[in-house]
Amino acid sequence: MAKIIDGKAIAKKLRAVVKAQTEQLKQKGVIPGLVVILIGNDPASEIYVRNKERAAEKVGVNARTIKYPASATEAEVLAKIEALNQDEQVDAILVQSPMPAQFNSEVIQAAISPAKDVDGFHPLNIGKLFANRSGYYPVANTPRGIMTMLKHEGVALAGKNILVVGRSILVGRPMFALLERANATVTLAHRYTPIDTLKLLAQQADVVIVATGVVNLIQGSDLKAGAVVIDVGINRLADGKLVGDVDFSSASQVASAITPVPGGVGPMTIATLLQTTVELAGQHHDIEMEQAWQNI
Ligand SMILES: Nc1nc(=O)c2c([nH]1)NC[C@@H]1CN(c3ccc(C(=O)N[C@@H](CCC(=O)O)C(=O)O)cc3)C=[N+]21
Repeated sequence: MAKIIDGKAIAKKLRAVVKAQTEQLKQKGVIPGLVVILIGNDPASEIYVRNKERAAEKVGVNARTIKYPASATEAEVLAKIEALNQDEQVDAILVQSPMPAQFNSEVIQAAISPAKDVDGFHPLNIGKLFANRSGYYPVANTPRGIMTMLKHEGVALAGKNILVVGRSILVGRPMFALLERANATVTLAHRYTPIDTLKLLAQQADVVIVATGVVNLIQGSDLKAGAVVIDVGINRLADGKLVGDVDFSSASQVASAITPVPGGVGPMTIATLLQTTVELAGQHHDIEMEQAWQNI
């Protein structure tokens, strides 16, 4: 039976470190400011917004959400982003994905100042990540939170075979880059990976990270005994139950450790979002802070 990785508990520890950093900033008169823009209504985004507001309050980050109807125009959102780029109270800007069809997400992502790009989606920040550049720049919070979790759990990465399933800008791509940086051998599978190939790859993986939105994509019988399984999926079933992309009951019989849904990756994404917000505020005011994850 696998160890269940308690994302909620790790997120709580990370929030405590972020809170200490916020207090450090406050003593210098700086209150970290985060603005989330939500356009239309995506169920996963609504959960994110709700939980994020509660967590921000707990750690002393000034967070607000600006909501637009699904009928909003790209021009009005771009004008808002431009105003937020200029606003000195705002350290971090995030536009929730997915956006309604009339939006070009590339245009939106490039409009956010790279210095306020708390998702790490701006081409400049993505480029730095993939070029493995030194220095501080924001990196997507879900994969970064997963790295924190793996470190917290003492999962060795160097030289390991790691399978990432899903190639989104939100999770799969930056996850690939971070794991490669940690000296793992990383395979990125996606919707064009034949299912038989996917299963063969999973069988060889020491760590499997799944971020596809496909319920039960990975089963216990697909895994190598003792694998570590990170389930990034957030799927709402017809009965209202929240499940991931991994069949938890069979996978937990084979894996050595596994994240649950809910209570796994989700809370880490939120704590890491606050961590990045506080780091960006520190950058904007030239205040040095310790790396939060090193202390948990
Ligand atoms: N630009 C952008 N950045 C994102 O990071 C982003 C996004 N757009 N769009 C939506 C997805 C989804 N996402 C979630 C984060 C945490 C939970 C979360 O807190 N999950 C709890 C749910 C618990 C409950 O049921 O309330 C858990 O898994 O335990 C959910 C979803 C971030 N996303």
